[in-house]
Amino acid sequence: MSEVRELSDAEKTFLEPYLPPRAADGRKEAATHNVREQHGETAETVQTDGGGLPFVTLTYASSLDSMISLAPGIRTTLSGPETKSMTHFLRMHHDAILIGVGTAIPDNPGLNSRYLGATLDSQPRPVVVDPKMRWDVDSSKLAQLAQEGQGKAPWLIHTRHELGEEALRGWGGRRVFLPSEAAPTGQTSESAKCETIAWSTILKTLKRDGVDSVMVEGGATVISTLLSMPELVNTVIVTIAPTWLGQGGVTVSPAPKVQAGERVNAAKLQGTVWRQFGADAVLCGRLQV
Ligand SMILES: NC(=O)C1=CN([C@@H]2O[C@H](COP(=O)(O)OP(=O)(O)OC[C@H]3O[C@@H](n4cnc5c(N)ncnc54)[C@H](OP(=O)(O)O)[C@@H]3O)[C@@H](O)[C@H]2O)C=CC1
Ligand SMILES: Nc1nc(O)c(N)c(N[C@@H]2O[C@H](COP(=O)(O)O)[C@@H](O)[C@H]2O)n1
Repeated sequence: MSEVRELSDAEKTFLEPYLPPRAADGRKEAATHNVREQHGETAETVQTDGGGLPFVTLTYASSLDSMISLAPGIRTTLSGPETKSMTHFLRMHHDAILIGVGTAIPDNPGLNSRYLGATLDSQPRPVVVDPKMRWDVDSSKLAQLAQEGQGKAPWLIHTRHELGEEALRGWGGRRVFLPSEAAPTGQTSESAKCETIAWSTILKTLKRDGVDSVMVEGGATVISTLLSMPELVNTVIVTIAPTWLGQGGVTVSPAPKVQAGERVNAAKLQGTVWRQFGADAVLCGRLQV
């Protein structure tokens, strides 16, 4: 029996205002999205196609000490069965799921939707940001699921061009090569050789290639960075598990923010709603711009 159960109508109603909009033909669509009035909040319009951007959902499961895994490299289960089911429901409602290579290597995730009724067509496209080609995709679960027809073949985002833009071993994946941002002037050390791609470039490229909605699942570096970019993010859905992982874990926390020489809050959610799913709490909101 599948460990993923169907959400109740009340759970679906709770999540619905935070899902990507759908076109009338049922296709997942990014467009000017009217976020409805709910919970006393004023209706507002969130522009999701201005500048050719997809609808972006940030979602992850956190402990009470804001950690998402016990330690780097340790795959850690935080979501209970109810929030796990929610994740699979959310996956089915997005065109793509994006993770960083720091998650792909230790977690070897499936990134498909095991939600009832999910078809290959409704599966999200797995996207892994792996600038330096560190990940061995051929031996991954993503490759296996794609070969078995249980998920779409992944797209990998790189900065290096050693392999050329060929399909991945005939099972339909793609390598997408994007330019990295220039290192700050004068930096020549090894640590300065980061190959960071602008998030607007990554997201616009996905949109150009037909991805209208992206569920960003992690890990800590990716989520923490995007929390500081409210202009790129439409909704945030956080599962809060009733546990503390303890010091030494992997923490989600955006970079500190300074305004007029003073430290201010780094990111804030607005339009927040929360609901209990089993033992976990789920908090939804939008980043304050
Ligand atoms: N509880 C939860 O919901 C989740 C937990 N996790 C956990 O998170 C941890 C992983 O987090 P973390 O190590 O931070 O890894 P990430 O998955 O955030 O990947 C980070 C790496 O991705 C690449 N990357 C990220 N952004 C960019 C960019 N803009 N341009 C180019 N490359 C980029 C870099 O690769 P490079 O180093 O090659 O430059 C970077 O080091 C794991 O322990 C995993 O289990 C993950 C997802 C969900
Ligand atoms: N929502 C959520 N809750 C947790 O407790 C998690 N550990 C994660 N991790 C994310 O899900 C990926 C695993 O997916 P599969 O079950 O293998 O399809 C993992 O890589 C993280 O992105 N998420």
